[in-house]
Amino acid sequence: MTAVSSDEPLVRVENLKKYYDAESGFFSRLLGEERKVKAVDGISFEIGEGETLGLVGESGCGKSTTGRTLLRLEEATEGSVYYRGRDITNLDGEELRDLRKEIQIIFQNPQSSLNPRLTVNDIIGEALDIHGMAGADTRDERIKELLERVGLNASHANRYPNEFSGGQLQRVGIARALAVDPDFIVCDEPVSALDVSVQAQILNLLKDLQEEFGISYLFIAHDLSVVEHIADKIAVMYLGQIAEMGTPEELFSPPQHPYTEALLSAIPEPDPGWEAERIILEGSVPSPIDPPSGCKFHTRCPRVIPPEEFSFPQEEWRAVLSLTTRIAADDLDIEAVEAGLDDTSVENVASTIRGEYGIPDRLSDPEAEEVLSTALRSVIESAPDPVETGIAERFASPCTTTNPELRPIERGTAACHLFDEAHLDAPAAPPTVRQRGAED
Ligand SMILES: Nc1ncnc2c1ncn2[C@@H]1O[C@H](COP(=O)(O)OP(=O)(O)OP(=O)(O)O)[C@@H](O)[C@H]1O
Repeated sequence: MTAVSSDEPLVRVENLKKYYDAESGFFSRLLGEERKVKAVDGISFEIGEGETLGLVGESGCGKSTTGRTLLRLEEATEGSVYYRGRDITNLDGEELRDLRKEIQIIFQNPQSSLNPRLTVNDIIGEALDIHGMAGADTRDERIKELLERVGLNASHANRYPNEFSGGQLQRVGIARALAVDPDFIVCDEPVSALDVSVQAQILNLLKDLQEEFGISYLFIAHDLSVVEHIADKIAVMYLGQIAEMGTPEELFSPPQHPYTEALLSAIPEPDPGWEAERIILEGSVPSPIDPPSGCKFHTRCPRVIPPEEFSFPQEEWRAVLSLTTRIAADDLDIEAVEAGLDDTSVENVASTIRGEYGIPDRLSDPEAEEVLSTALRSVIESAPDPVETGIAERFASPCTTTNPELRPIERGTAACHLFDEAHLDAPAAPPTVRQRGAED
């Protein structure tokens, strides 16, 4: 193993992108359009020796793709991954094989990642053989040692995967990864499929192994509560980008980025006396094929910044923006609304739509009301033709127009316009959101 120079982290990822070809429909093929799934869209981070970076976010935000691209199981579309200071994105042949000895992966479902036809002896032995890590005389001894190190019995070597419980099988997966003496392991949701009591045991095992062997982890999880006790640093991902990154303390006490805040509020509080308000994010995660303009989180953000020109109470603005987005995308199905109504007058259709979005009959700002009602009227009267209402331009805010960069804030780093100088007085975190760390 080569030593890393003191100022170079073990792993350094720079502006990494991984785009997949999207399945294209007939019309896009006809028009020669190439649609891409932007699974990872320009992320950068570092992991030091013996350190754990937790990577969290909802399903589909690009966590596994990040892990797989780091391991070179996927080819990066753009950007670089430096391992011990060396760009590994273009390695091949012998060099790539050597790299695979240093970087390993543990999967969420050992049931599907371990060959059911091989005994544990063969599964771990295979890893040793590929990298020439043990001779015929030491092979069995090494396998026995590895099994015991991960808390299994040496006699388990002759069993098949279906003879183990989920937790035991994950231990086999860990033993296999450990067999080649790796310096870096990508743990891709290693405890998500396990019972809570078993989860803690596996997390403790991973921590112990890290202490003993100085291994670095990229620890992927969809649940913040899983990483908060194992990670030195946490990166919160949303739609292929990093929304916030910092130590658990920087991220949690109190939460800063509105997305982290929402994720954190979703963690069940063990103390029944604690009354934290759960932040429900509107709608589902948008498609990575056609992500929102500006900040990718703006379509669901509870603290999205209102346009300067108007005076909006936060809740009103959130509701108006959701409707604005639909109108601007020409995605409001007026016919469907009318089909459910006896009175299909413009006023009644408009009022029904406003009701569905939780928008009051009149906005507090008369000028904003004028913009909204004019746009709504125009959409309703000319439906189903696409209508250019100009509403998106009138209600533009930094969140809808500019993708924020991940940059240092008071604690850690965040990609959010709330931390721009001009918006520091925007609505703060609801006081009901707990300050993790302070009580823990
Ligand atoms: N081979 C592929 N071809 C096309 N799209 C893909 C491919 N692999 C992943 N994607 C898409 O890329 C996006 C990111 O997927 P990824 O599996 O990395 O997310 P994730 O955060 O790990 O989610 P999960 O927790 O559900 O695994 C998703 O929209 C997914 O559908």
